[in-house]
Amino acid sequence: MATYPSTLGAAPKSFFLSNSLFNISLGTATPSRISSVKAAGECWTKHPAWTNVRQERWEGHLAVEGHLPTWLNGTYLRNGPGLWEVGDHSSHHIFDGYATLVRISFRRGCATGAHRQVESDAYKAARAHGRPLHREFSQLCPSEPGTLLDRVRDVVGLASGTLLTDNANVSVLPLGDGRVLCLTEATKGSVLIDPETLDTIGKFRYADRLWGLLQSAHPVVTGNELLTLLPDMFRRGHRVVRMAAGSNERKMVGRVHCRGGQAPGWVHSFAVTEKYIVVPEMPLRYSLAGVLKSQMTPWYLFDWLPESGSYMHAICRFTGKTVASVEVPPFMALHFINAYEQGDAIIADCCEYYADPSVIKALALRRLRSPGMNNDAFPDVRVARFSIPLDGTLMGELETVLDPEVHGRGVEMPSINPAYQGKEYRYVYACSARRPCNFLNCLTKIDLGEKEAKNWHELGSVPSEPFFVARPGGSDEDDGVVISIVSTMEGDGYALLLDAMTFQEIARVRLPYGLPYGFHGCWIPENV
Ligand SMILES: CC(=O)/C=C/C=C(C)/C=C/C1=C(C)CCCC1(C)C
Ligand SMILES: CC(/C=C/C=O)=C\C=C\C=O
Ligand SMILES: [Fe+2]
Repeated sequence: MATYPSTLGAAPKSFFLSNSLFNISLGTATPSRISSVKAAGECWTKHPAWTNVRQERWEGHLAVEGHLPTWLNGTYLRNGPGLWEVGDHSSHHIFDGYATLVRISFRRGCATGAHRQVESDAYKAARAHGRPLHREFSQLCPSEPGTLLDRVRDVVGLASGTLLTDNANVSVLPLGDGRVLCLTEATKGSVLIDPETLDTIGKFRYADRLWGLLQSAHPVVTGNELLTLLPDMFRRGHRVVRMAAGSNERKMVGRVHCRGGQAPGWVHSFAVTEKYIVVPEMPLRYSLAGVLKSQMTPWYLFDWLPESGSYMHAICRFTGKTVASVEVPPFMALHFINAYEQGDAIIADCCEYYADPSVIKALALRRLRSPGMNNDAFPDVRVARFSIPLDGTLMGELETVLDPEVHGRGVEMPSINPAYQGKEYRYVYACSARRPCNFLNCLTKIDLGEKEAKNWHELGSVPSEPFFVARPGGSDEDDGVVISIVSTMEGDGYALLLDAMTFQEIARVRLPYGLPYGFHGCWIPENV
């Protein structure tokens, strides 16, 4: 890869990571093909999707292959982990990586782009000390093995939150008031960024007294407010809160009581309908010892307790009252797709792992970097539909929506047309699978009405969340494009644009090199 003289001011102290010099550069993206064909195993081991980002930051013009729609004017942002090795330290899990933001801006058929590390305290401390000093998803004990006093200090630091990470590597979202927030599941990991320069502006300070170490990293942002959940470790439930656009103050909507086990179920995401907030309670529950002390369970910070039951709760967005709390068949889901009201029930769709939490183990870096893709280690996952009765019935239902073979028994990182959030809808865009695979390697458009799917796949490529952007003024649900950032086995990277209706490729916007796998993106239309 060519590097360019920096025009962005003084470079930060350079340091070596994975044999690459971390520096800043500015330039024009050109493909960096590896000419010699390596053995497939070696390429998966070194795939950019789980290899450290090459540089601290880059920005420049991007070459376009194909044609960008002239109506596509705005900025696509994506957040996710991008740096797992610091000094001699290697992270264990994909969720541990320090946040890398990516920006692709579209204007009248042209594109520019950038990537940059989020300057969290955890990232800056790790850089300064050559090892992590904060506790990440799979890394509990920040001290080097030491005295009893060190250990006591760690336990106090974790319980009080001072040693918890603020590495905001899960999502990025516009608050609807010009501010853009990056999030992780620690409340202190709420970081404001500049969507153009990708500068870290600083911590987002909540101006309220809703104390709590944890939050959902997947708030639901509507036109005028943000809805989110704050897990309550001690009273076994979740506080449901809202924050109006333009405000820093969260206000209580209501409280959901979890019904099983000793601790609330892990909620990575939840769904809302027009009237209700739907809160899942799965048997993968927070481990009090895992979160608050230096102790790891076989499931990282969680316990898998199928005998503690699975439940779905719904509370009214306006009164805060729990309107349903029903037992459902056992389930394991990280991402809810959408929910809506239908007659006397709530329908809630999710990507469901057949009540098996092993996906979190499948995302350990050692597994992803293992040479064989042929052992098909990514667990089966389906589109599953909950029916939550609102008439007082005690049990809810869970069914598979369509034959999972049509999307390769893989469906994750879903997106929909945001105009259909909370409403009956037909199309889901998601990562899917061409088996055998150890990680999702396809994109899919699922038609929930016809129960069929269209897939996009290229051998050796890892595409991230396919994000739907609607054509302004379009009336069909699938009138728009889908944007996904793809990293290839050869080390290349590009933003792929698919026509959301036909799921055919319309353009590739070339990045200077393949980027690490990102989790969630957002769209900021121009002039808004
Ligand atoms: C990306 C994804 O699916 C989930 C990521 C979850 C993370 C990074 C969660 C991290 C944490 C907890 C679950 C509890 C303790 C705090 C913290 C390490 C942020
Ligand atoms: C489950 C997951 C990331 C969750 C983050 O929000 C990623 C799975 C990717 C599989 O290919
Ligand atoms: Fe997520």
